[in-house]
Amino acid sequence: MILDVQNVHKSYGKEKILKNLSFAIEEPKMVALVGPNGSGKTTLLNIITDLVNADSGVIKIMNLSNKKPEIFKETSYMQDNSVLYDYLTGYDHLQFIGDIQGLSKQQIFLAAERIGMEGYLFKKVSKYSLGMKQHLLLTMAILNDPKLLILDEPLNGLDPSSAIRIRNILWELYNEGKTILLSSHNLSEVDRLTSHILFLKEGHLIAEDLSLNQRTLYEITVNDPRAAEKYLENHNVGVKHMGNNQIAVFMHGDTLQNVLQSLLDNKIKVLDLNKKVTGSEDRYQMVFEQKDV
Ligand SMILES: Nc1ncnc2c1ncn2[C@@H]1O[C@H](COP(=O)(O)OP(=O)(O)OP(=O)(O)O)[C@@H](O)[C@H]1O
Repeated sequence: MILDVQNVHKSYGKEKILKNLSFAIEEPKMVALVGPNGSGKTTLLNIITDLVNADSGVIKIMNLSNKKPEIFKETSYMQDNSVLYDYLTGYDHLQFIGDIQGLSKQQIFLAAERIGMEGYLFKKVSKYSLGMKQHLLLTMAILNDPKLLILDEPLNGLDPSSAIRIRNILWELYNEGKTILLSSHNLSEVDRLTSHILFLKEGHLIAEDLSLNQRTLYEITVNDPRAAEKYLENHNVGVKHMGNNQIAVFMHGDTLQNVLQSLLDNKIKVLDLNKKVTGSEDRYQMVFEQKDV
């Protein structure tokens, strides 16, 4: 078990932020935590890394309580840039972590190079742009070569080429067997990174697997949508009457051919067909704005 979060409650004053929230990451994965402003994403990440105490609940990282400082040998946490010191250089920040973790100068340079911040390593943070600060925070997060990276908005404020570079690095880390839990508001970036999404809604998590076959939706126009809906429901595919003569069919491993065959077998005429790949933005609207896709 890489991360196990069980029955976490957290309130600030009368406001209940997290309500009996549980989830687990059992194998290396990239997971995105998505939710509206103020929904509690940072609070949850702070609780996982024990920077904030939950009111109740149990959290384990690699089977160790998150209260044990040893977890930071295998885990890193990228917070927002308010943790940086303006009057220190990027290198100072990295050296501080390097000293705690017993890392060499060379390891620091290699990490900075990997992220692409070697050009301004010795500048003061007060002279950094938002994107440069993100680069430094990410370099700090990869420095100890952790198995679990917890990243709060890692793609915030990056120009397109930086975003591509960071996305590729996240992919590389994932391919090396690391687990990445990241929060993001940028849903098109989330779609490019992962199909495992945790929506944080009103203190609860809704887990979505948006892998390609779960995201493929066919809008089919038929002569008898009610009958089509009825027949397809028996075929274990997600189906929804969209009004007029249209039905939306979510493919869950079933092939399009089977679906069409089943309609034909039941003497239902297919008049039109439109393929749509839905993304986390569509699901976000469904989850948070109760809109149909
Ligand atoms: N230290 C604190 N004291 C009181 N309330 C807090 C504190 N920290 C966070 N909150 C409140 O908890 C709620 C969740 O905040 P949090 O920062 O976790 O949300 P978020 O989902 O990360 O938001 P955003 O997407 O805007 O970064 C907000 O209503 C916030 O005002």
